Amino acid sequence: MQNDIQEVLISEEELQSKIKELGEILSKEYADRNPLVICVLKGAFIFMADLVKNITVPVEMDFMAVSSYGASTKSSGVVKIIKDLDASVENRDVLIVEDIIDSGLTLTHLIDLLQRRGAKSTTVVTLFDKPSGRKVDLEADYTGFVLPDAFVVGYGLDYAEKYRNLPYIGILKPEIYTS
Ligand SMILES: O=P(O)(O)OC[C@H]1O[C@H](OP(=O)(O)OP(=O)(O)O)[C@H](O)[C@@H]1O
Ligand code: HPA
Ligand SMILES: [Mg+2]
Repeated sequence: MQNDIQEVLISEEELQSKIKELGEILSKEYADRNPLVICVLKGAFIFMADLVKNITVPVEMDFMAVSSYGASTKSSGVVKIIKDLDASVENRDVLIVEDIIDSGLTLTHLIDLLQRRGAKSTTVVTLFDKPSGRKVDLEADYTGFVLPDAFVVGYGLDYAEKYRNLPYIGILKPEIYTS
């Protein structure tokens, strides 16, 4: 698995220290509210787990699975809901936890859906942002790292369902997805 990585972009230590910072900021933002924290599966599962351990105020959690990449490095543009939320978002302050914003299509679709379902507020925290990939105008409220224009894997992010369990963020060797 490590042999398929061209370069480590962000180390495990850098990730953990940034997530601690984000947790502190969000603990202040939600000091007197009780947000519903939504994890966008699968990619965000590791970030979600580490982030909520750094949030010191009471939160509720729910999980939703969406997919638009499949076994490709380009968004299909079709955001498929694979698992819906268990809880109602009506009148709730929702915090959406994403691993990466690339084209922006996944989050645009999700925010629109949650607003139509009556969420009181929708706030987005993403660990990574790749502005070069954007196809729609969308910005997160809180961002961990801005990434260059390369397909990255690790820390929840996959290529064809692999590499999610790397504890760091790396750039995949191009021959892995062109071969
Ligand atoms: O801004 P976008 O271009 O929409 O890309 C970002 C989305 O793509 C990835 O999910 P993917 O569809 O690969 O599903 P996964 O999380 O199960 O890997 C990632 O986890 C984000 O949810
Ligand atoms: O760079 C990426 N890597 C993995 N999954 C992704 N989904 C959108 N962009 C990426
Ligand atoms: Mg994926």
